[in-house]
Amino acid sequence: MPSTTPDPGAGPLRRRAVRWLATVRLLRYAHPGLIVGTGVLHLAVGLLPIAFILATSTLISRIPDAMSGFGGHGGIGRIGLALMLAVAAFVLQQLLVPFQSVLAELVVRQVDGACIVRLMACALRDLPVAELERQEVLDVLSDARNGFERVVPTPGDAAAGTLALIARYTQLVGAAVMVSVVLGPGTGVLVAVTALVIRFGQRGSLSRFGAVRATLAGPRRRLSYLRRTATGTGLAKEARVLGLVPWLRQRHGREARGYLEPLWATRRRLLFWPFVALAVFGLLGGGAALSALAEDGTDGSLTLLQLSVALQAVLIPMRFGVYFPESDMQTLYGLAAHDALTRLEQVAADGGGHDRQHDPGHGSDPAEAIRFESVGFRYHDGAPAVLDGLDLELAPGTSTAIVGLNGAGKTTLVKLLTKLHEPTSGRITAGGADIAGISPSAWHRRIAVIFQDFTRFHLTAAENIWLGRPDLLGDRHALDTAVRRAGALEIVEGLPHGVDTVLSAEYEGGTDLSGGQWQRIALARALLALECGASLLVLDEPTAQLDVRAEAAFFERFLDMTKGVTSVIISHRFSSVRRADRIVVLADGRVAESGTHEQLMELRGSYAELFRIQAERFTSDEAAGPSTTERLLPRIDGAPR
Ligand SMILES: Nc1ncnc2c1ncn2[C@@H]1O[C@H](COP(=O)(O)OP(=O)(O)OP(=O)(O)O)[C@@H](O)[C@H]1O
Repeated sequence: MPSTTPDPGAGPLRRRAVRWLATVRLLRYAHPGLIVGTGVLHLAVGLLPIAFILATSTLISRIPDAMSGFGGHGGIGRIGLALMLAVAAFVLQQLLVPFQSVLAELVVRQVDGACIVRLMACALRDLPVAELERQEVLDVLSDARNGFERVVPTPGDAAAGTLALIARYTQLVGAAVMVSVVLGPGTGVLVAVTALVIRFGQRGSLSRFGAVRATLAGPRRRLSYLRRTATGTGLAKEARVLGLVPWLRQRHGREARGYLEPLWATRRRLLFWPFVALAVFGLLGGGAALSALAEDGTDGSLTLLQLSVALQAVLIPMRFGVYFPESDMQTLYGLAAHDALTRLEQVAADGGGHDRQHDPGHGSDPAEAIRFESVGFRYHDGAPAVLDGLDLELAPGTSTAIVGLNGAGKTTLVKLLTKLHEPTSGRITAGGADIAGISPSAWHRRIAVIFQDFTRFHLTAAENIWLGRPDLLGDRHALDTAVRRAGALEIVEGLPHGVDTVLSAEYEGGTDLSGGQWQRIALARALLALECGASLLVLDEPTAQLDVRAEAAFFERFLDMTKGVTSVIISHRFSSVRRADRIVVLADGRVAESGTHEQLMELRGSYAELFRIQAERFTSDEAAGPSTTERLLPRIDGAPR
């Protein structure tokens, strides 16, 4: 997978420079005024300790004169002034800290806001669905997503942390200048170089630790999945009934060790000994500067002022031997999340070709005949072919039902038809034009689809329906029409706040719907899209959760109201599809039988046989009473539901 992280073969200086530049580039998402303001504030926070040193040193140097009465009132006054300056520098420094935090938070929000928009576009639009099924891509996506949950620092934190370094380096420069003035440029350079070497070493270890952490994306995702599962509500029922807690505890422990032990080992190896070596180096550099100070101090060549300034200034660079809490973790982890985001965007750019395809305008409408021409498809290299030389025509304005055994490839066919995947061989055409040349977004505008696992948004019923055509959000007329046409009026009228009820019991005033009720809402969502320009309706097992009578009524109604619309219906139940204009039986990756219900029954092939099995079961179950009918109804392959 391509990456924007620096080439591992590059030297440490180059790697550091690349990463530093990447962090600085994040600042383009923050308002320039905010960056300048934050920079000036950090500069002030960096200069104030210098001012404090100068003021306190002046104060100290004037004390002997004041004590001896030399200088009279003027001397006392100068002491008072120095004291005031020292206090002001100290107080101001403390006062500025909250402002530093506020401005840093604003930088974080602006940078993260922009990066989250990038991540959404990438995950929900630009990344081909096929990529989202690759383990490697899912690992990176998980890292990028976690990076914005603020459990670990975000890219915004990295940007703010970089700005915070201004204060540190301003102090270092100030300290080096003061030491140079008092003890000579050699000693000034010595303290500065010592601080920079320690800093460089510390950051190097931290970066190498970050690089090792990046290789553990897979274990990290598994651990985070287990944590979410074990602490969320999704597993609440099964965990109780099946008594899963001991298993979860054990599994969580194993996954946690699998992820954390390599990290701990790396931390010991990369952080401990280098830390000891750098501490020794710091002691030597600092010790040399202090001994120069002691020498000059004892031979009387330094005034009290100089002595005090130099002593305090020498101590500042020594603080570079510890991690900077306002910057180090932020830049390390925040940049890792941004690296993951950039890698995802690279995958999307390489694989999606989103922009390379065109919007055909009205030239290639799904209302024209859609043809699968010798279409072959496998999910990845080496996987068995799911479709193999499939030829199929969806005649405009007709309904086509696709049936077949479990795993025959019905849903896969829908994925190709909706351009979520591209055929491995052959092509799909609309009005004679290969849809491979049409951008997915243009194609999707013309399709209304209900997937088996359609999304149940924790939003109001109205919003759940409007999202079939987000540009119609707020259009009550379109909403009412879709609700009525989908036969969902009774459902929404029965909700506590009508269409404005949140469809989740997890929210106050919200309520959950049954599976069948949800399908009506999903149908209304699809019908809204149909109402507003889509011309191909795809229903992938839309009625699996309706009872038999409701399903029969649903399809009667559906076929009547979509007359003249090109539709594709996938269902396991024969009662659902028998009224379709054409029924297609999928087997071995291609069309095995095709025709109307009557034609297929006459053919006496697999359709006729499976229809008979189901009809027999249905008849005997009817005798057992309506409440058990649905439970016992076999699927098309004869397996119990
Ligand atoms: N994302 C995937 N990656 C790899 N293989 C997949 C993937 N999705 C489906 N398959 C495989 O492709 C084959 C066809 O699956 P598909 O879901 O299209 O069948 P289906 O006819 O819709 O089945 P069902 O009736 O059970 O829903 C199956 O063997 C399945 O294991």
